[in-house]
Amino acid sequence: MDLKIRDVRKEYGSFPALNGVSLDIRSGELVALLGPSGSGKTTLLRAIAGLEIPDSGQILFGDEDALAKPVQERNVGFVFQHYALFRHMKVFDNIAFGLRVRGRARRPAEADIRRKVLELLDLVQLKGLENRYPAQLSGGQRQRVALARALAIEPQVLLLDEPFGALDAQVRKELRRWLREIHNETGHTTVFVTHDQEEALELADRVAILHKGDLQQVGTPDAIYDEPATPFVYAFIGDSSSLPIDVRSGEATLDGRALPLGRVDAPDGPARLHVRPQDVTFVAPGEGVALGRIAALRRLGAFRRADVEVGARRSRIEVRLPPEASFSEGEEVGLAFERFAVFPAEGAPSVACAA
Ligand SMILES: Nc1ncnc2c1ncn2[C@@H]1O[C@H](COP(=O)(O)OP(=O)(O)OP(=O)(O)O)[C@@H](O)[C@H]1O
Repeated sequence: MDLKIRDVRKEYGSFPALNGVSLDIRSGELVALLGPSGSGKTTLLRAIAGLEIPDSGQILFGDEDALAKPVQERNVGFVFQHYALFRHMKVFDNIAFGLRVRGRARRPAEADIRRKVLELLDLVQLKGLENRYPAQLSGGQRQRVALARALAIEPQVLLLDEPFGALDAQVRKELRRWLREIHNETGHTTVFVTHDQEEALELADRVAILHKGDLQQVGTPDAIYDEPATPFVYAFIGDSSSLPIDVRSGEATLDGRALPLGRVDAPDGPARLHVRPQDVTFVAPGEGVALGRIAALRRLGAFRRADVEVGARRSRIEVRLPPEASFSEGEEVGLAFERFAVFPAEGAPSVACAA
């Protein structure tokens, strides 16, 4: 089931939680909505589910106007972070619930419900636990039951709101791999909310990044990481540093001195150059793009991290070095950038460039 979200707006009082968000999700795709707290992820998910009515815009399931349908008719499966299973019901009955409460015309026979529930228990790897109560399960097992319950109704769309948010890091990692496998097997169109970028990049076919109610970028994990479209995405995904520069007629300057970056396709005025630690290399002082001084050097497991001060404002550029690199604090170095991006200091993005 294709999902089309067109210019969806939602305000709470005069606070814009969604600022005209448009997003097309293809049938069978797993899309992560990623953003910091308060960016509008849950509001968008709830609007898709029908739990929130947008002020304007369209949501289409296939070619059907989902906004014209109440929640019960949208046929979505929903899993929340704290999905309270029915505590007085055994696992089996929890999973069967959505099928049993259907109107008589659409309710499967009890034998078919049983077959379906056992099949799902197998899928979520909880075979044999059907007679337990939720209190007799671990947090991870409970979320698996919640997922089985959401899948039981054969939803057109599966919506997951931080489903593993309350679990510890190790269980969380295992469950997200498992969820990806289940998705490959079942192929449901799935929208997944998370504020954990590692989770989004590992799980999703495409990642949609929200910030203050705006959709900043939608793309594959590779595109999001390698070609961030806005300064926010650059800073939010992965590690990066930025350097305040000026641009005049396509030429970048730092403290009034030209930077040998080639032509920078950014408007005249103050700008920022963004670069990732692994895209910076040390060259001899006087060579490369800029001169810096190593302010701090730390060993971080598999690599060494150097913080290099650059320019009159002593902006810090983070650099990743192999552990055997022999530099010392206080040393002067030249910096070369393999890949970087320049955005105007305020407002809209201009262009990403690669050296
Ligand atoms: N019912 C509501 N009434 C008023 N403001 C709300 C309501 N629901 C959400 N908001 C506000 O809308 C903005 C977006 O909230 P939303 O829950 O969608 O963000 P989120 O990205 O899911 O955040 P989190 O990761 O913290 O769950 C927030 O600033 C929030 O305070």
